[in-house]
Amino acid sequence: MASHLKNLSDFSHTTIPNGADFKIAIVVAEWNAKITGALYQGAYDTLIKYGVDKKNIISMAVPGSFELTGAAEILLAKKKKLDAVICLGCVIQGDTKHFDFICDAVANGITNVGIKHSKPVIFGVLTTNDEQQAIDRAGGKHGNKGDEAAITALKMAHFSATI
Ligand SMILES: Nc1c(NC[C@H](O)[C@H](O)[C@H](O)CO)[nH]c(=O)[nH]c1=O
Ligand SMILES: CC(=O)[C@@H](O)COP(=O)(O)O
Repeated sequence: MASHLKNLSDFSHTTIPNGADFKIAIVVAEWNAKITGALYQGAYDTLIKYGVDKKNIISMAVPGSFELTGAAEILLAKKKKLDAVICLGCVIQGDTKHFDFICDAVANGITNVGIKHSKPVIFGVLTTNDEQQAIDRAGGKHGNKGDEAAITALKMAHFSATI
């Protein structure tokens, strides 16, 4: 379902696992910081809302979305107790094909890191045509993809812990 047909922050229709036992990292890209800061706040607040202790939330910043993959790999390689890694970024189409390369690299990279470590690595990266679309999905009229990423992390951490 397209984001404009749903609210990225509305989870009233689903059961959210309690996060009291989970340790979760949030990696946030600094490019488009106004947007990614809103994504981060949404993700952080959502984890707290559903019981994750603030001492069990590890927050890290990287220069851009392209670096999210490497940060997830480093975190999972060095911190064995992580239950999930949330990757947050905002890639906005510019005048060149750079957008395509970053989006493909991050999507594929994050997927591969999660598979390598058998850990949930959540793709909380906005890939938009313009800044307004990003604003709309970072606490605007379509909700906050940071909220969605945090809920996904809780559900996947629960999935991983119960199978
Ligand atoms: N244009 C955007 C970037 N570009 C920077 C790259 O992510 C990367 O940091 C650089 O290529 C050095 O490796 N990053 C975003 O997150 N969003 C953009 O719109
Ligand atoms: C996604 C990007 O890297 C992009 O914002 C950079 O802009 P440009 O393609 O005009 O160099």
